[in-house]
Amino acid sequence: MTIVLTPYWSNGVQKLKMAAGPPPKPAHGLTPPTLDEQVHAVRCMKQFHSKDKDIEKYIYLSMLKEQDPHMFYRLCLQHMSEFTPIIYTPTVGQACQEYSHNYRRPEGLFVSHKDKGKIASVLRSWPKFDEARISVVTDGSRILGLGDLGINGMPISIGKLSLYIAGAGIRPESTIPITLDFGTNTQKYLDDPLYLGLRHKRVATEEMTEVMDEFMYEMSVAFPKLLVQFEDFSTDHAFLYLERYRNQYPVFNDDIQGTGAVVLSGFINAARLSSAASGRPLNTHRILFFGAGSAGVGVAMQLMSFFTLEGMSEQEARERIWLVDSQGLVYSARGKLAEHKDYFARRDYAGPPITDLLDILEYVKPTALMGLSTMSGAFTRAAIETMAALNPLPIIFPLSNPVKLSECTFEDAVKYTNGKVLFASGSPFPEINYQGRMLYPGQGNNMYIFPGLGLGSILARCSSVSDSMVEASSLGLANSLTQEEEEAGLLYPQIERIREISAGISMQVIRAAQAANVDRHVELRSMSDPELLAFVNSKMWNP
Ligand SMILES: NC(=O)C1=CN([C@@H]2O[C@H](COP(=O)(O)OP(=O)(O)OC[C@H]3O[C@@H](n4cnc5c(N)ncnc54)[C@H](OP(=O)(O)O)[C@@H]3O)[C@@H](O)[C@H]2O)C=CC1
Ligand SMILES: CC(=O)C(=O)O
Ligand SMILES: [Mg+2]
Repeated sequence: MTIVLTPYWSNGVQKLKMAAGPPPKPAHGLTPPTLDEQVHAVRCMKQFHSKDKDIEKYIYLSMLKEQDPHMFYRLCLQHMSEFTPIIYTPTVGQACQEYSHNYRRPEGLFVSHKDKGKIASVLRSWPKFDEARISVVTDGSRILGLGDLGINGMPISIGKLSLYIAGAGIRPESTIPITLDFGTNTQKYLDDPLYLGLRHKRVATEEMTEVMDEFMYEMSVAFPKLLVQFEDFSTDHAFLYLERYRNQYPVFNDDIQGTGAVVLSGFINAARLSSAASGRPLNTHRILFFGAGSAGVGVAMQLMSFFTLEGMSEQEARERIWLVDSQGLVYSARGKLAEHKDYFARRDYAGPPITDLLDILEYVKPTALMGLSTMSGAFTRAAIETMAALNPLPIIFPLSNPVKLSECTFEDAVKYTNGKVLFASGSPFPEINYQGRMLYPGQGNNMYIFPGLGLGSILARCSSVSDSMVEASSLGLANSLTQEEEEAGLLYPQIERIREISAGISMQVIRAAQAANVDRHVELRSMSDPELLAFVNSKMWNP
């Protein structure tokens, strides 16, 4: 079907095609006589491969998705590891940076602080509002590690929702990408005549919060079955709005909770391998977070909660964790700290600030080093070698996105640890043949979590997203490795299995929602696990 959307900043009327229902059969004569779907798939891949630059591939796939969503998602599922670096990180980062220049048509909703008092009517512009089940909402203030991109953040919402559709079979017409426009503090965009957003600095938190309150309330009225995923809000607002709304509406923050869940899962599998080599029990791990923003602290909280599940006291669990920010090691004697860092600030150190990563490594002696700092190349050869000297199998996860901001490359991590590293990065790296042995990097990216967490939350019709549901998604992922994947030393399953993985995660999430009493689809309670899994699979949309 064809629907009409008018973006709030424009007087023009644009058309947006939705991927509703089965593809319409074109009337006889409107397609070439021998257009065969299988052959057309080959043709589409040929056109895709003919593009030299990744951004051109991104644009090609965006157009394919608009014109022929069934073909787009079919190819997406068949070529998941080839498509994800294009429709998602790293290329989606460039697509965001260039959004105002490459813009062709509206694909989501824009809500600005100027809509205050009339947000309800803006939301009603969405054509299929009775279908809405999941929205990825960003304010563009911290897109990947690329900083404040303002309204240019829209492609991250679109990209994540494409992965919901491909990865968990969420129906395309039930997804709503939303970008909130509160201005931008990036002067380059304010000076750019093509910039599509409001041309002023970001409004103060107080004003933003008033708009957020109205927005969240009106979302729940307009779309009563909607789950909201907050994405790429700057760290202060990420924590503020998660806490403010999490008990009121079904909402989660992907950067705090999704990242926490995916990294915990990779850590569990890495710790298992490292224990097999060193005999080291879980409660002796020492985890150093290089970067203490929403992602770093989100992962630290998830690990904490897992350690307590494994029998450690809260104090013991907290002592396993060290944070580093732009001022060095985070410790309470350093002075006033941002609220989200304070809980993990070390109380056992009161000396002068330790700012150099090598000095911090010598002091902490970590078994695991997590990078969530946006500091490209921060894990130097010396830092990686120190990790290798400290551990038989060092756990090194450079998780910053996109790939150009990764704290180290897979190649360097392999080379400087003599192939011993247990590795996961936020963006994909190619596998390596190291001394005749194929080594595979893990991709510790929340894309493994949010499709299944989202689908489970939607099917359970949960009233809120509990910590236990997030935890369940993490454990579901950790336990999803096949024997073959385990034998190959993988920390995460192959992304080609995403549908199967998401189904398993969804089932665990539904069970956790039931245990937490936040499920409203209570009929699912009486199903056995095989019945529930079959139900989840039956609800997945297939291209
Ligand atoms: N793999 C995945 O699935 C995910 C990856 N990420 C990635 O994580 C990164 C961080 O995101 P987020 O936490 O929201 O961002 P923030 O900007 O809030 O956090 C960055 C952190 O790094 C610290 N930092 C900056 N410079 C240095 C430095 N020179 N040395 C040490 N620490 C430094 C900052 O310190 P200070 O607090 O002092 O400013 C801050 O604590 C991004 O690149 C993002 O793409 C995010 C979510 C998911
Ligand atoms: C992956 C992701 O959510 C991020 O880098 O922000
Ligand atoms: Mg994010």
